[in-house]
Amino acid sequence: MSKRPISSFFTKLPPPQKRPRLTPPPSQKEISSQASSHFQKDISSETSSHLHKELSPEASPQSPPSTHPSYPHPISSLPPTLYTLLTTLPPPPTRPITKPSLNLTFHHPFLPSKTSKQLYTFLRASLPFYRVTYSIKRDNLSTVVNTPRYTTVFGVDSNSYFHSNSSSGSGSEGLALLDTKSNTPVPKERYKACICPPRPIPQCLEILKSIVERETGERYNFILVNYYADSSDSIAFHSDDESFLGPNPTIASLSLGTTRDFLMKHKSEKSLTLKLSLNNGEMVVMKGETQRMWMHSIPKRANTIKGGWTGGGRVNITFRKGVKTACTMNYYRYNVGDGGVFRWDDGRGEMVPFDQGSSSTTTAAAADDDDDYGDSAAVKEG
Ligand SMILES: O=C(O)CCC(=O)C(=O)O
Ligand SMILES: [Fe+2]
Repeated sequence: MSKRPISSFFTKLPPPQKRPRLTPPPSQKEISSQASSHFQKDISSETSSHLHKELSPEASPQSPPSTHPSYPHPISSLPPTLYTLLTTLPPPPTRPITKPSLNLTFHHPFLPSKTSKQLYTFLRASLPFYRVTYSIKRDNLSTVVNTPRYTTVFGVDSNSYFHSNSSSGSGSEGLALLDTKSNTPVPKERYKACICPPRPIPQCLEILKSIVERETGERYNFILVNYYADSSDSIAFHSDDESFLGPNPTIASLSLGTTRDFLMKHKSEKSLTLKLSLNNGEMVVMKGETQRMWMHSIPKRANTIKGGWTGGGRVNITFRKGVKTACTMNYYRYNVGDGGVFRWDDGRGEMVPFDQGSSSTTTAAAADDDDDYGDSAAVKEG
């Protein structure tokens, strides 16, 4: 498989030997200000030249961690080796899957195994994760649902964007949330109902987003990350068809770590089903009427996989574009929630509460560990 320089993602570049000496990997501040412009106007050429300059595949020093008042802790930037691997990708094999009303592309793999392995280990260790609980009302009875996986989310809907405010010093502390139309600070009321302030996408995920955007020809403003700790973690049958994603949304979904089954079923035609085995580094891209007509899930597995380099876990990263403020409320509610933060503990080989003083392990008496999905106000169940 031939190596694909990052330049091929963005614009045609002169041959590598003629390329100017590089700059370090982009900091979160640089990327966020660039990303913010996506939602003001179509600046693909501007974006290309920016990334051109910044996403150079040569060796470079470690960028400082991404920090922001909305983060529970600083988030490491990509280590130079991983940055280099991600910026010299081979072209991904692509397999369209044809079924009625299904628009699905399967990249197997999207990232080479060494790159995926490093990215899995890095993201699991670097991101803040949550084990969200929430209440639903059924037959006038309030039930508490425990989300059966770890989750986290970054981004904001297209009414707002993060912009680097050079007057507030260096680093991402200076990222301000601006209104897309007026380019002035977002009124406080806009996200008042949000469980936490919207979070800018950290450098490590922003680089990944640029690569996925180029490959899929779409723009995204949200990154949702799932961590399935073991075979009993899952996501129930659902479709990502909320109106806050607009009609016919594109969802790109990258798998890292342990192989898990991805099941799909048509909403009305029971005989139409699909089962894909999602391996380390593979990506499915769902487009068009797929969300309207089909549902998908990652079921629990009967057999437990432990040990090995994955420790039995799986990281899933989905890239989406939210067009309404309701999207921001919903995604933070169901992927951050109001419990405590978890972080990977390498010594123990598991997620542990980041702040021991937090209420992260509190679960309600009526705990229901069954299938659930919190992507919409009305919870869908499998
Ligand atoms: O883990 C996966 O592959 C699917 C995740 C998913 O469907 C979602 O987050 O909406
Ligand atoms: Fe989904």
